[in-house]
Amino acid sequence: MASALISIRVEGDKIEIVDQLLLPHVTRYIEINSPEDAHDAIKTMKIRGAPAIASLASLSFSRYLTRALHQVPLPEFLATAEGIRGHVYPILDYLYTARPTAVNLGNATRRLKKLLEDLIAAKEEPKAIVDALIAEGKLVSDEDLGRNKAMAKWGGDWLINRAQPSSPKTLNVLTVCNTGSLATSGYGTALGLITYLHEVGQLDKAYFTQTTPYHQGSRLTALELKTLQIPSVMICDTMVGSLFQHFPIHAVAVGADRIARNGDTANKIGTYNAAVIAARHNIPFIVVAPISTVDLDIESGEKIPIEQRPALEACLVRGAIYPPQGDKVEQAQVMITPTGLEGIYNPSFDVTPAELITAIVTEKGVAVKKDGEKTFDLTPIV
Ligand SMILES: CSC[C@H]1O[C@H](OP(=O)(O)O)[C@H](O)[C@@H]1O
Repeated sequence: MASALISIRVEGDKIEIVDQLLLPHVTRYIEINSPEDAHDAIKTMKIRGAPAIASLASLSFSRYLTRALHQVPLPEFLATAEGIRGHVYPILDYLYTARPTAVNLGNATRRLKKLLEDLIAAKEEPKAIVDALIAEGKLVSDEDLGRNKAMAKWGGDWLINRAQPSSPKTLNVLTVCNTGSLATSGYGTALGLITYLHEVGQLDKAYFTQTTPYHQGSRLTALELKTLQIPSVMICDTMVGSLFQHFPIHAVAVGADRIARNGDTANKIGTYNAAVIAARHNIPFIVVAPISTVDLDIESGEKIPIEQRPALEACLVRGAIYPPQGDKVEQAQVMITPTGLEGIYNPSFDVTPAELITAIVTEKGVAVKKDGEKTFDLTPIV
């Protein structure tokens, strides 16, 4: 199978990300030299995807501390545990302000703060504390690939067992947005499940929505599936109902940005639409996300903060001039609306009630609702 695209590249203490605003026509890696660079890249969506933004934030934090250890003279904050706490807390809090909905980012910063507090409580020396924080920041990214493959197998095997395909290469799965290697540190979440089905010879086609206005589907999922040589069909966001009426779709598999304790799930705008229509057609709706996406502090979906993206982003489309002039790719950003449009509603996410979700998959397994229940008990999978 062709090699997947890489969202974050780390060589020594050099961090680079592919600028996803330029994909699929231009692959340009940009250096991330500070937490400020990471914050900007996340906020402007040069990198996106709940796990990927948590990985980049954590890697940038580790790189910052690595560079501090090499400064001569050593920065004062490294002299005491309290100095380290006073210095790094604002950095972690700042990173978490980049985007509000994906809880992975918040879980990563809380995880690093908890490690710091545990080491202070254990009266560890400042150097040992910094070394541990550097290692943990890298681990947030390194552990992502393995858990994505675990989730893909859990969810893929669950779907195969439920669908009982009579012959190979018969399962059709719809996904929303982009949840592949560009949204994670490798293999993906919902797109990882689709990749697994392909790898075990059970997938017929991957269907995906364009996912406007950022076009994660048209630009990123299309590129990933083409790169992976997985048969796919793109549909406009408005075509989900027609697809279910006219084609045998065996499941909808989506990622998540935050899952509340009862299973209500925030994901890319348009996910709720697909869930309602899937329920109408008795098509299983599967959420695939790492445990770091579950927010047990939030009882239900009403409490999940929904990011409102800038209105202008709903008016613009990025792409390449077509037809190309020769073999030159010329990027363009096109305004599709009248200028100065007043009323624009542009939420980046919506919340799908647990009632409409058939299964939630994490790296620990698959949860389904008990008979007659409208919400999940996520205990077995967190
Ligand atoms: C595994 S990615 C999770 C999640 O992130 C995406 O949102 P965005 O592209 O705005 O970062 C989308 O909601 C994916 O499902």
